[in-house]
Amino acid sequence: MLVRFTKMHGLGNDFMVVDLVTQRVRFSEDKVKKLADRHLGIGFDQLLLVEPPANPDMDFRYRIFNADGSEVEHCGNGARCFARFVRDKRLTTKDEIHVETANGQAVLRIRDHQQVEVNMGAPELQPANIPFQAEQASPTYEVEVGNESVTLSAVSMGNPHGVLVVDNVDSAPVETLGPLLEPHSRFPAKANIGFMQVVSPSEVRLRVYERGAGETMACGTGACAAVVAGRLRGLLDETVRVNLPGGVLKISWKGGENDPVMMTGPTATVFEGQIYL
Ligand SMILES: N[C@H](CCC[C@H](N)C(=O)O)C(=O)O
Repeated sequence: MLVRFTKMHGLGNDFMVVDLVTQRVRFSEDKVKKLADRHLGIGFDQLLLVEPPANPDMDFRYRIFNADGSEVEHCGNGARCFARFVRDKRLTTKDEIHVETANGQAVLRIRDHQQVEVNMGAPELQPANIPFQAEQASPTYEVEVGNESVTLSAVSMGNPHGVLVVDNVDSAPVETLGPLLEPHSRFPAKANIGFMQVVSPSEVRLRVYERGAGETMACGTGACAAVVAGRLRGLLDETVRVNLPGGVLKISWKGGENDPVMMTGPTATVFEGQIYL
């Protein structure tokens, strides 16, 4: 079957986006892995599927698969591209788009200059709901990894994140600690691991070793989790400029447990394609 797709990215975090409103295609875990391969397939960090909503109050269902084939709960950079995609494909004419995800909802607002603002919902800090193994919620936790103990924050933005504060992201042990912490037993569903350098209370630098994809050029939920972690530690203001290898996101969080994290950033469409599946 010939399937239409669009290749997009959010700050270099790249996606294959497929309209399953006007097309009907099944993606097995193995098929996702093959399509994600940057030599044998199309190549992407995540596959994003646009589906009709199960809940009639929503505009779309938003499904996300990592390059390793695993289906996950959220993708922030993907949410911005999702909004741009459904508008460009005339699947909606709305400027405010409500989507349901695997375990939550997000509100996507089209701004000008290809900028999209996403209400990412409130962060989840209760260990059992992240999930993270700990007796009680805390701004930081000590985790034994390899032959050392690291201090990290544990936050869910729908998907699990561990966030470490480092002196300099350029020399941070992303390649060594990322692969050890992503599958760590303290994170029963694995985790995305962020390495954050605090430049000032309103600016950070961030690298993320993503669950199921490895280090990416940007991670939207990772940027949200990093700002939440920094605020819990008393290091950051309400609105923060997050500098990722692929570019800049603006993240805001008032700090209340029910306050949503707001993310604003760019989207880009690279090419349209068709592939036999
Ligand atoms: N690797 C993530 C999903 C993609 C998140 C990231 N690309 C973003 O922009 O939030 C996970 O397994 O939870």
